[in-house]
Amino acid sequence: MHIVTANEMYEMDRFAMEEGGLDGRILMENAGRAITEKIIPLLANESQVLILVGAGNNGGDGFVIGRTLRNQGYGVNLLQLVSDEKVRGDARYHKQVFQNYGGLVHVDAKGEKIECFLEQADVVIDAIFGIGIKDKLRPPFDRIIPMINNKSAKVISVDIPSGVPADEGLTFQTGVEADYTFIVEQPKMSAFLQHTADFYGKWEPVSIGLPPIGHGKHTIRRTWQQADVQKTLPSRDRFSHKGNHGRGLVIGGSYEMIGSVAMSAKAALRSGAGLLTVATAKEVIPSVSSHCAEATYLSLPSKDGRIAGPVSIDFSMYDGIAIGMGMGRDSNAKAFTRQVIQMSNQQLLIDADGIHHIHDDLTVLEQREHPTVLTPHLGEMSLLTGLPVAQILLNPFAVTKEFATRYHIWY
Ligand SMILES: NC(=O)C1=CN([C@@H]2O[C@H](COP(=O)(O)OP(=O)(O)OC[C@H]3O[C@@H](n4cnc5c(N)ncnc54)[C@H](O)[C@@H]3O)[C@@H](O)[C@H]2O)[C@@H](O)CC1
Ligand SMILES: [K+]
Repeated sequence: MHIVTANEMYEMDRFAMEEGGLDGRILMENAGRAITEKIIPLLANESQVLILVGAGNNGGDGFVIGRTLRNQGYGVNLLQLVSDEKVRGDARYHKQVFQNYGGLVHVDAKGEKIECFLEQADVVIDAIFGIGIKDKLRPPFDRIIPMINNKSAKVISVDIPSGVPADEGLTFQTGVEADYTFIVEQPKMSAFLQHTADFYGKWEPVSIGLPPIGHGKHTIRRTWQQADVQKTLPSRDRFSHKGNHGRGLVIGGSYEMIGSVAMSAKAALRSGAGLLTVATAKEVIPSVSSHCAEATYLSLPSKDGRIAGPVSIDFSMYDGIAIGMGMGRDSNAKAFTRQVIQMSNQQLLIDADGIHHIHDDLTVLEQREHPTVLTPHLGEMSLLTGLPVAQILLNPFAVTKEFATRYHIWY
């Protein structure tokens, strides 16, 4: 799956229509039909369905859903929350087909009838706004959306919960709190943001016949799921041995903090490293080894149970290195960490205390010529960027991209 902005989604639509030659009305038909297929298993035979339709193409999807559900014998009420002349283009076409098939369109441009319709509904299909929402909600929608949220009916949103913007960086007034959202083609950024994700409820994308990502000027931002991880795991042939599957080095741990380095070592082995060495203070080795019998150990110069210096590791023995977990934040550990970052010519992951050791002088990152991965939590990202946590939460895609590009980090 990819993660798109509203503009990227519009560009995919435009490509399918203008360069692919697919009529927008067919895309709308496909969207409405695909979403109806997902809705039907959530309905009981006697469910009374209320479809709320707005002026744009999201409303157009609503008309297709209404017709398809009626065709299959479901009881459907359709409430159009804008006046007739506002329904235009492809949405108007599908409204006409809905009516030609015997569907009745109730018009409620002032939001005066909706309370009564909501009262009778078991299931509400939200096709009010899609990715075209802009600025502050105009009346009566600022009143209608909380009314939907106050009812106990099951709410299913089309593409995006109405009122919620697709993109990061935007605050908004209120949105439909959906139980389910069936997303057109690709999830939008807001499905992943802390302040918007909960509005979606459970979500799932549906395919409507757009070309695969990669055609035209499409985005490369994408999700990383279990199946993607599994694909990266190397296969083992019958005669392979530990020496054929990569040598990892985990550097971290201190007398007070052994858990994270032990878990990191186990994770490296679990994800396929053939040989793994944990480099840590000698006082820490007995505890870590009791959790991780498969690793070997390198005893580092230490002081008071913490890694000190100088660096005494032959990095050429390893393919990948992780540093920072549970190291502590004293000046010896800091000098040691910075040396490792400068001296190692391997792919390197920097975590936890390792991030604290570099945040005040990030030139060590710029100088590296080999892949570097950082795994900061929000507080650490704030430390690295100097931005408040709230600003990072509002714009996580932009902030991480900008930081990673500037300091040559993988993202
Ligand atoms: N070819 C396409 O572009 C397709 C689009 N599809 C659907 O179309 C949607 C996007 O359609 P549109 O671009 O028409 O946008 P929307 O359907 O999101 O609606 C835009 C409308 O909402 C109104 N509006 C915007 N902000 C408002 C505010 N703050 N207060 C009150 N009213 C406001 C505007 O009057 C505008 O008419 C997608 O989310 C998706 O559901 C699907 O039908 C598939 C094909
Ligand atoms: K919607």
